Amino acid sequence: MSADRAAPARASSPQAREQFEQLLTACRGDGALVEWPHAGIAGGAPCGDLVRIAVRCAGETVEEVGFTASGCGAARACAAATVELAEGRPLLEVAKLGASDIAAYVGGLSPGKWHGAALAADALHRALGMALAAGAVAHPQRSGRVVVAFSGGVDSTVAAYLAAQSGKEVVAVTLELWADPATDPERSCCSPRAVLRARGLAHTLGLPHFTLDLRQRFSAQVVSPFLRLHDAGRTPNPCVVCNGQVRFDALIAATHALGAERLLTGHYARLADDGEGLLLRRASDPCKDQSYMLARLEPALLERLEFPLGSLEKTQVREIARAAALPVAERPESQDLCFVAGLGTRSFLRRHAASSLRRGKFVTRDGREVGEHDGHQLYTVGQRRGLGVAMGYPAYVVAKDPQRNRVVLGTRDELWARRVYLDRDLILHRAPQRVRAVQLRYRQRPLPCVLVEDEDRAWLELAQPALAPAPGQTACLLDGELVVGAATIAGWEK
Ligand SMILES: Nc1ncnc2c1ncn2[C@@H]1O[C@H](COP(=O)(O)OP(=O)(O)OP(=O)(O)O)[C@@H](O)[C@H]1O
Repeated sequence: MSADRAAPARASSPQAREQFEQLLTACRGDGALVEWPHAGIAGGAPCGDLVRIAVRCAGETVEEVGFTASGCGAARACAAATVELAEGRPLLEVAKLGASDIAAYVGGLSPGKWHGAALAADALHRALGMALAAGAVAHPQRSGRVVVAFSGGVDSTVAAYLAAQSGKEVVAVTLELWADPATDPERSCCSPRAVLRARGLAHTLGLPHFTLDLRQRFSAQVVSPFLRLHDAGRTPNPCVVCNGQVRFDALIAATHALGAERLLTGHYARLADDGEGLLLRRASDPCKDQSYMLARLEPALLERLEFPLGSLEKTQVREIARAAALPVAERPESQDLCFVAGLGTRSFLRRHAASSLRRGKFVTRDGREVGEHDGHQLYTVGQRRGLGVAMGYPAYVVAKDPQRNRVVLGTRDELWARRVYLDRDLILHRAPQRVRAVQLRYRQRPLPCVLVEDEDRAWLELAQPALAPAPGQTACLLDGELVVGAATIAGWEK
């Protein structure tokens, strides 16, 4: 199989033209499975060509494939070719098919017609992803088969490479979570463009690839709460929620359906058994540690997970990628939340929550008005930059009052917390006495603490003060390097 990104073949020979014409006239599968639910659609208004490919899977096989296609002849011929290439074949072989395979089958395509093959491949892969997500695929468990959560960045690519090098049979799965034209497609790991890039890369590496379209779930369970929590004056951690409630559930279900033993990701985290069972453990590289982002994973899931990069440093990961000539070796790090990539949180809120942003007052603790802002949602506790208010001293956001749309400014000294209150969403995987430290923000050093609970609430007594814990952020509860629980920060006092 060749990659989607290979140079377009040219239709030149008489044989190629004959193959193309035959596909156009014979068209096995044309109009078949019209009502079938696992149908992917690609193309549409912007290009005028529309390809719909439907699949009926049974067990490990793509039993039947149907299509409808409108627009240019190439789109139709490529859709028909997809039926010929996929029908009756093992699902994991079909998952390796790319546009170049389809283009080759029709006898080659000129660059202007390559589009038809790309649409057919995309529609096919959307259909396969739907069948997988709907539970229409069932492989018996195969020893040595693993699924890699494949964003197409350097980390997940190296995770896949290491697994393949150690003799594992690797299946790549990419999640499509968000489609907003304003998001930078180069920097987002989960946009439609990122999915195409990841699929092309997986095929280049010879891996079967599946796309799970979780856009609706992501919007309902991650983005909507993200906006609501900002309205409520909080600074949420959508990645923690996404990992805990969306990503890993879907990926583990796919792992099971594809007959894989384990799900591997490129997260920098480790697993450890403390005698009571598996827990997450911080990565050996403290600068890259991502256990905080995984703090809400159910311990029961951990048995099916592996983090091949947990004991490596990022520089080592890049070295491995370079030595293996992986085409992503120099790909830059993703910095932002995936759905605000290239926009930043403030612009994202301006774009998606404009109606709830209203002008309001900056005030001091004693209620003195010192300036105006564009909406309390755009500020976070501990923020210093971008306030646009001259106070005569370095001013920080020390609190927010969402009801009155006020942002309270003060000095850095006012931001030191000794007691951090937790929401009722506290989860503990071990006895409360095992909570010995807390990480209050991603990329922040853990601080020693004890967990205290009474009938009404729970809080952390910190052994040393923390600067600006933001309500809404996750408190990742630690015993040494082990994650023993998590909660959302409700508030704090000195
Ligand atoms: N859209 C996605 N589909 C599938 N898996 C994903 C996706 N986004 C992230 N992941 C998985 O989560 C891991 C950590 O994601 P994170 O957003 O931190 O990206 P990253 O550190 O830039 O990793 P990478 O270099 O692999 O993109 C990735 O290595 C990958 O295994």
